Amino acid sequence: MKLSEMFDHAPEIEIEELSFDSRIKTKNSIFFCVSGINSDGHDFVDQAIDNGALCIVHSKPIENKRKCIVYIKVENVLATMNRLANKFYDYPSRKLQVYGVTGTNGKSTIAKIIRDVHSRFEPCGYMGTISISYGDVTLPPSLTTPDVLTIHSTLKDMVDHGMKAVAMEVSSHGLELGRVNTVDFNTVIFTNLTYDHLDFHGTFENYFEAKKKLFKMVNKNGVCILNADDECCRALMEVCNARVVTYGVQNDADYRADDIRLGTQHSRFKLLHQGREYEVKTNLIALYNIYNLLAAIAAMHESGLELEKVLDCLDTLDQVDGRLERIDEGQPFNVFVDFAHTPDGLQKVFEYAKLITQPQRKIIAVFGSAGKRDRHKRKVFGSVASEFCDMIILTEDDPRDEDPREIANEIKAGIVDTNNIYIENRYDAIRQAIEMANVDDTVLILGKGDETFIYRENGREPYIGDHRAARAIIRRYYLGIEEDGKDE
Ligand SMILES: CC(=O)N[C@H]1[C@@H](OP(=O)(O)OP(=O)(O)OC[C@H]2O[C@@H](n3ccc(=O)[nH]c3=O)[C@H](O)[C@@H]2O)O[C@H](CO)[C@@H](O)[C@@H]1O[C@H](C)C(=O)N[C@@H](C)C(=O)N[C@H](CCC(=O)O)C(=O)O
Ligand SMILES: Nc1ncnc2c1ncn2[C@@H]1O[C@H](COP(=O)(O)OP(=O)(O)OP(=O)(O)O)[C@@H](O)[C@H]1O
Repeated sequence: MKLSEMFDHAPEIEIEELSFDSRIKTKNSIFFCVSGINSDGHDFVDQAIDNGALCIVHSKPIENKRKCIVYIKVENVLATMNRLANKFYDYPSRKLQVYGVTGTNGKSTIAKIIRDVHSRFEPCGYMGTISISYGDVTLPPSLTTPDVLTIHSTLKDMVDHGMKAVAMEVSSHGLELGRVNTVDFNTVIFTNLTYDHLDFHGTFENYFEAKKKLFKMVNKNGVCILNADDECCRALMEVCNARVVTYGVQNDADYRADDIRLGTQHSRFKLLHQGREYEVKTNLIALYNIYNLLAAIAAMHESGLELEKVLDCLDTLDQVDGRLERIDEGQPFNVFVDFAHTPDGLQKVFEYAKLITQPQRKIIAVFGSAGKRDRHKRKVFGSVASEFCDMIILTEDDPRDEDPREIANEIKAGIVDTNNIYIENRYDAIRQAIEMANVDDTVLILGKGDETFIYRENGREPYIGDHRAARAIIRRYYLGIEEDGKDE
């Protein structure tokens, strides 16, 4: 695209790439000087030029301008980058049915359900914490909601690969840092709002304000899907310009689940919608997943998919990796790997464990809390866990450059009257939990889900993954199957 097509009075230079990171080599690019939290793109203009930039878009004065480089001063670099990324990639979100999912917990699960079911009607991509995937492309994610340029270029690639829809997770960081400002969302979904990310947002009010932005962005032709059982529902309704549709279990809602029956392999419920009753069977388990399912059903039906056909897909959903993933190697007790890493997430998983574990059997939990992230939730984790568990094994969970033992001590401060031990190595902690378990007990391995890395002092280090660790340990200790030591 010519620079003159992007800016009035700009020369007719051909622009091949857009960039906001001076460290990355580019060819004939525009470099956007974005001011960040730790540094300022304006300080890296020379490096950006050396790495291939032909045009610099800036808001602050630039000294020592070079000949042959076009400098364009704008009021707001981030807004300009959002506008141009959309244009450069030919408005990809306008060519897709775009679902945006936000809220504290459940984003990945809902987005994955939508991708899975919508794909059975027409090609649908996914962008979120677990991966970026479309067609036969699967890319590892770096962020839940990537940067502006990655979002638009990826959406374009999805269009080029024949996708007709995309399910995107939209984090509060993504909203606050303006990563999705020019994405055209058709259907936005709110899961719930509980304590999280206050290290970044400062207050719960700020956190909610960030979430609200997504609902303000959808125009009258779109639809906002809200959780009628969440306290924030009413306040969100007030900011929506688009049609509002609700889902829930306790309160009156457009899509309501009644007569819920939860098992260890399947759940069943009656879906009440517009005076009709539909019997639903699903391979998702736990009450919070009924909420996730209702949100996904409402979103897809309100976006034009036939309700009965959507419901027909729900008993064969793909397992969302590391989200209440049942580890079944034939052992005589329950083992689940889950990504719970907020107080509410933990509480919901423990409630489910309580429901499926006979009163005289034990609930054993293995978890830690991330280093260099919100410290306040550590003690709360301890108190929530001690309410439900018979044994707590504290371990590392992305300690970064904090001492994992210190983190464990902060969790321990919240534990009341529940046996607990600290085993730093996560694999050994899982082994201990599995060796300790007896018939019909429930072992919960929480916090890292399907992740196969741990952030330690020197950055991201490979890790076997809780699911693989649990399977390997069960096979070795209960079934006597050795696996070449690959698991260690
Ligand atoms: C708090 C946060 O989100 N920070 C993001 C932010 O970083 P920042 O503001 O510190 O950026 P910066 O380092 O100051 O750089 C400013 C600008 O200078 C540029 N720069 C910088 C250095 C240089 O040498 N050259 C250069 O050009 C940078 O490319 C950038 O354009 O902008 C960066 C570029 O897009 C992001 O990589 C970075 O995400 C960091 C890595 C991160 O960990 N973010 C997490 C907390 C996050 O976003 N998480 C959410 C939620 C997840 C959840 O729900 O759990 C997510 O969506 O993933
Ligand atoms: N609707 C829900 N309500 C409460 N907790 C939930 C809900 N859905 C999922 N969880 C819990 O949150 C964990 C993470 O789920 P999921 O990955 O779907 O959420 P998320 O919002 O995408 O989180 P993140 O952005 O941090 O990845 C699950 O493993 C489960 O413990």
